[in-house]
Amino acid sequence: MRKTEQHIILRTENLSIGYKHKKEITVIARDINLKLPEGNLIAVIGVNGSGKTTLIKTLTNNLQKIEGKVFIKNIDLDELDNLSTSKMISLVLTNQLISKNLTAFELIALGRQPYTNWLGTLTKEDLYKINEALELVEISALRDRKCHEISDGQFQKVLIARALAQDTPLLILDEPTNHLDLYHKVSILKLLKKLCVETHKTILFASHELNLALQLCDQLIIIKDKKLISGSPEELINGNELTSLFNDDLVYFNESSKSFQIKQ
Ligand SMILES: Nc1ncnc2c1ncn2[C@@H]1O[C@H](COP(=O)(O)OP(=O)(O)OP(=O)(O)O)[C@@H](O)[C@H]1O
Repeated sequence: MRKTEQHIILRTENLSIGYKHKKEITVIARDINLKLPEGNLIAVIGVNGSGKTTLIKTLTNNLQKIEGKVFIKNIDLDELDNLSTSKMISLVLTNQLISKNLTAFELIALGRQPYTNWLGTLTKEDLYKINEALELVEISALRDRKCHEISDGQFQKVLIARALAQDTPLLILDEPTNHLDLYHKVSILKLLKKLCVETHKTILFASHELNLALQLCDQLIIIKDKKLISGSPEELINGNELTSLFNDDLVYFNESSKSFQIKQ
């Protein structure tokens, strides 16, 4: 299918991201013109400190942009209040302080907050969405377990289920595979890919898992030297965009295996 305008879930126009302290402005990246199509799995990659978290915070309105525009489904993010934004974008932060004393079900139910009344009473629709999320992430068996009784990988799945219960067209995750072993990293990223295919949601995640992202993602966004470059893995490989990601004294991009390798 052609990626026409109506299938773009999020786009930015000449966006600059960074930090304002009093009158001092630190620009982390500028001239950002992104288009995130429906149903795509997209990784944001870049070396430590390049600006992945800054981008995620800006796109989710948790950090004020320096310049430019962000549109969600063609609506200017500046025109959306917090409640409307939370019906459009769900955010999963790995290091967020969340009470692990909650059961998996209770934590996932928090994803329904934009829809419930102030008492948090769950309607039939809320219960349906929570159970659907448990099933999609394949953690129905963990439903009544306390979050402090489950593994890091299982907890990550609970956080993803909470984001699914929030019922938004766009999910954004900051380093969802942190602290997981290789098998569980692959398991989480394959789960994200499955969710894109089965639910047509767009999922954007920041990651250091370059070799996995190259194998699984529809698009990569590279942050380098205050600029963003995006494209499919093939487009970026063919355009030689990956070869200069790191200083080449330790790691290099091997064109034939299409992966990063240690320099011997
Ligand atoms: N609150 C802040 N005020 C000023 N500068 C900040 C602030 N938070 C982060 N920075 C700076 O912004 C830059 C980008 O940081 P960011 O956390 O977005 O990078 P990152 O790519 O997510 O890094 P990592 O891979 O290490 O998580 C860094 O130079 C960082 O020091």
